[in-house]
Amino acid sequence: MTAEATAVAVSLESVTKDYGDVRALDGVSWAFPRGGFTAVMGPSGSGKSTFLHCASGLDRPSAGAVRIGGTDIGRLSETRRTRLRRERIGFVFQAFNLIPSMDVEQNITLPLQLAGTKADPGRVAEVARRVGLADRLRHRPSELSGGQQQRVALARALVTRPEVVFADEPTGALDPRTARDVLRLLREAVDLAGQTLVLVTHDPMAAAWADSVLFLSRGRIVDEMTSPTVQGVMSRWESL
Ligand SMILES: Nc1ncnc2c1ncn2[C@@H]1O[C@H](COP(=O)(O)OP(=O)(O)OP(=O)(O)O)[C@@H](O)[C@H]1O
Repeated sequence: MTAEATAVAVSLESVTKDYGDVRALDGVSWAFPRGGFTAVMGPSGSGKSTFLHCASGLDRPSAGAVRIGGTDIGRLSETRRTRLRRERIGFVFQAFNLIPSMDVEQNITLPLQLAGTKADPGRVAEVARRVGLADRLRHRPSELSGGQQQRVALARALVTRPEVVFADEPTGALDPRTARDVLRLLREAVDLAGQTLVLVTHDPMAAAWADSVLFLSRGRIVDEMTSPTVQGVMSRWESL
């Protein structure tokens, strides 16, 4: 692998995604630096979710290439693409996607089970402690608050120490304090564990935790802001 490939966690090259005659992404190119925290913002319908789904290998672009850790995922079979996702990528979505019949510990360790790996009890305990759920491991999702459920989803995304974590509005449904806790944990995944984070958000406060913010409009990246501030992001957002 070249030095450039190892410094880049995920790259998109001229990625286009069409849904029928709707062009959701229009020739997007970007390289996400390894160990960086990037927020993606844009108006409703600008293509943020499509961008996240293509960059994470959940969906295939109509044209262009996506590389994760140097591997062109468009060239992988469905099975190998699924395996790469399980082994190297974590997902945190607003809708949590927790399994209602499983308790917190089972939900957290699900990615390990899917990958056929045994859960290291120490690691599970550490992740549960970090997200503040060490005393809730035997509870079902329905017995938890929305913020606690989101933290289970976060623990599940971090337990395998994935190289890249993709988060889609993970704080959208949370009160400001819980949202701050979740963002702090995501920031720590980058600063302490060197993971790469891509966060889609509408919230300038959330975006200000990132190293850089990408602004999408009509399926294109129209701007990047490094070292963002809440005020700076809000001003740029208003002019989109
Ligand atoms: N499965 C689909 N079938 C048809 N059109 C789609 C599909 N998914 C997305 N689109 C269209 O693609 C465009 C981009 O949608 P996308 O969901 O990526 O935007 P977004 O920026 O995430 O929006 P929001 O902030 O409202 O969630 C929109 O015009 C949307 O209607």
